[in-house]
Amino acid sequence: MASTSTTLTLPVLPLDDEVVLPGMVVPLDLNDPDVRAAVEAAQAAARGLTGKPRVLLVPRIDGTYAATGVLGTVEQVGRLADGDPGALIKGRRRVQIGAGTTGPGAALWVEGIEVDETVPDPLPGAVTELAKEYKALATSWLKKRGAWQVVDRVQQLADSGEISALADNSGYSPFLTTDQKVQLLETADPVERLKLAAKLLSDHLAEQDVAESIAKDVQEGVDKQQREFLLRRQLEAVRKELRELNGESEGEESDDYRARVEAADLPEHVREAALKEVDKLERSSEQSPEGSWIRTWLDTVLELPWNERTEDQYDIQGAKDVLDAEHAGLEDVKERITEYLAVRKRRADRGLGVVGGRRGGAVLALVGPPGVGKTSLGESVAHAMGRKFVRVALGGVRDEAEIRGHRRTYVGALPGRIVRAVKEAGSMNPVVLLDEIDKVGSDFRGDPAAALLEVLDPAQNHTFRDHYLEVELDLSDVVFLATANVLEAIPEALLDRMELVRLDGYTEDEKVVIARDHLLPRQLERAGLEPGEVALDEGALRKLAGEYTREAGVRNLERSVARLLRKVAAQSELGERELPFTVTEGDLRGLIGRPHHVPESAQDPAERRTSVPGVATGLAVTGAGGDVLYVEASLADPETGAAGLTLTGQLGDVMKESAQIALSFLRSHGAELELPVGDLKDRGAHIHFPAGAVPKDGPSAGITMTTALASLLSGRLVRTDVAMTGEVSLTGRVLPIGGVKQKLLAAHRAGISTVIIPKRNEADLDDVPAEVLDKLEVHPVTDVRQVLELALAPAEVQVEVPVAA
Ligand SMILES: Nc1ncnc2c1ncn2[C@@H]1O[C@H](COP(=O)(O)OP(=O)(O)OP(=O)(O)O)[C@@H](O)[C@H]1O
Repeated sequence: MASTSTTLTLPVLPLDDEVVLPGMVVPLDLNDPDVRAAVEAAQAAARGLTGKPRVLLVPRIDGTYAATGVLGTVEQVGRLADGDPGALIKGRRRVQIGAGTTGPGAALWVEGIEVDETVPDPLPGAVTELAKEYKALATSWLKKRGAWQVVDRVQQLADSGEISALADNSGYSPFLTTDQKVQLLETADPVERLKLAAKLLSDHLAEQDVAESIAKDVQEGVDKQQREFLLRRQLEAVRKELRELNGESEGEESDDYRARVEAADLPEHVREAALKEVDKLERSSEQSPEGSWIRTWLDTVLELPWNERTEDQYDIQGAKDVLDAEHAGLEDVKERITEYLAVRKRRADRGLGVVGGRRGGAVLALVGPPGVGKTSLGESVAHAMGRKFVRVALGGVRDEAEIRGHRRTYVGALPGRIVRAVKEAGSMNPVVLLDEIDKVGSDFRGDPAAALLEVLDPAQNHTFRDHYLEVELDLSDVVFLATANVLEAIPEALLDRMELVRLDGYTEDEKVVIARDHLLPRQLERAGLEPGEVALDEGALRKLAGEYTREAGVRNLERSVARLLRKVAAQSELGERELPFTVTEGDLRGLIGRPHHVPESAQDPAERRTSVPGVATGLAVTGAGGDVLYVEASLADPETGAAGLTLTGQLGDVMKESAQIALSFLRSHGAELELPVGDLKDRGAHIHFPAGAVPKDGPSAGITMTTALASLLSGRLVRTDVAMTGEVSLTGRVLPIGGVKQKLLAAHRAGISTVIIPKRNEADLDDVPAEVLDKLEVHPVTDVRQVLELALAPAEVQVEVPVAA
């Protein structure tokens, strides 16, 4: 153990913000007056003595001297690398600084005591371990920096157990702060000092690890971005080449969706959604299916008229004039539409918005048979309001996605029909006609009616969400109209939202006017004829409506007119006909052949369907409007035929029950009616409704079936000119039915002169056009006995009862 009491007197060499530890060799600049003074003083003191001049190296941090210094020997004086005069000084041992004293030269002299730095011998195991650990840390760090010489020295010191020198060697570490170096200097105990050095080094290494991994991540990120950027540039170049190869000019159907989205006038929520998709698109590859979905989606979004709306330009008188100009007749219907428009307009003018909240009334539904002008009335409403018109055909729609769109993940996904309609209209406030709303069905693919309900509901439709579009669409400014053939087939919930307007069909007189004023001018133009070049006189029009067609509407009438005009146009081209030409009743047969619908009463009596007992004429309402239908009854052969009741002609349950009732009534009341009902007991009855392909239902054929059976049993014919409608009860009462107007129009069309209806339907006669009532003898009845009295021909024309095979 060395003594610690050696007192030294040395010139101070201040190190400004620097620390030299024992073992380090440092070059110092002699131009620095402090350095020069200290070195010169040391030299002066050493003169005449053996040994190198000695100085005390003391760190001066921010002007304050440290408490410990290092005894340094001046190894050499000469020129430094930069040519300045300098001295090489080597640190030797720690010295505890004591009091100031005097000595030669300008230097500051102090007394100091050498610090005891002895290490235990032999080293305790823990210290050896510490040395090893330090060696490992230092080696890994030094190797990373390529400081091989230092590595050697560290290993040598560690292996030889010189832990004091080992710890001081860390004074070279560039990562240590001056404070940390001072700490090392002032830690006299070598073991503690080595611990400190090891800690500082491992902290530094850990810090460096983190820094490195961050740097690596950053670098990788930069690399990826650069790569992506480069690849994109290449891709663009390739695309451009391809476009040029294909002869497309640049910018044509520009692929730059970002620019298109930014330039488009989109509502904020749509723009955001669109830009998100653009981001995705830019990240996806050209060929990926996702890319093409996104492009289709973006095209759809960009094509929608987000901020387009037409200005409503109508006053009620003007609207009424438009409706009148485009449709003949239909006074009550046009009146209803005018009222609807008036209410809408008043509400709009007062800023109340659409007829909101109130159930029903929001949507006008036009209900009636085909060809009565429902669709074209819808179009007129759009004209009258000055709005765009689109028709959405709902016939046969069973999939909810048809209305609301397919989700985009679905292959070949499309927006629903509502979105497509708005797109087609090119404005956010068109008139949308939901055509054939009674023909939407529902199955496992969801319920389109439920989706429609949402579309029509003013409380919900300002935020309509199409599955494909995914962004909200405001439908609250759209005027929805609906059409249907059969009221009963409209889903209940939808019906609840609608204000019904019925169109029951036209009388012959009305058809004549429509044909003359609307159908003929339009068809003349289609046939390339000048107005007035071909005319149809009233007789011809009447015959066309009455005998060539038999329908509630005017669709076939329009076709017949078209056919006629084509014939005349062809004849005139062939030089066979001089124009102008007026077609008369007599010309029809030569031009378009024989009529198909000669009234029953105009047929040869033997040809009539009612020329045998057991056939009665009924009146019904079908999807095509009112119609006459014939009910046939026969008795089965007692030998071979089955007993009971056989029904054919696609009858619904209600109708079957009605047949049972007719039969039961006759069985129990036959005797009092003087009918040979005995036959009914042992022979089966068969009732058939011709036109078997058309499903039929409803109770209103009750009295017709009863009449047919009664005719069969009695052998009395049913009068050809009589048609009937009415439900029958078990006691023979005649109960009311629906569709009186349509049925009477049909009877009139078919040339019937006498109609039997239930007494309780008498009020419905008010709806029937006077010209039809004038031509018909209508008998309101309460009891089926009255029906039989009116309908059955006198007994003298009795014939033999036919027997079904
Ligand atoms: N009152 C009318 N005045 C003038 N033209 C009419 C009138 N009623 C119908 N038409 C014409 O008859 C044709 C058939 O009408 P439209 O197609 O509107 O019938 P619809 O009732 O909608 O039939 P569907 O139920 O089959 O769709 C149209 O060309 C229409 O312009």
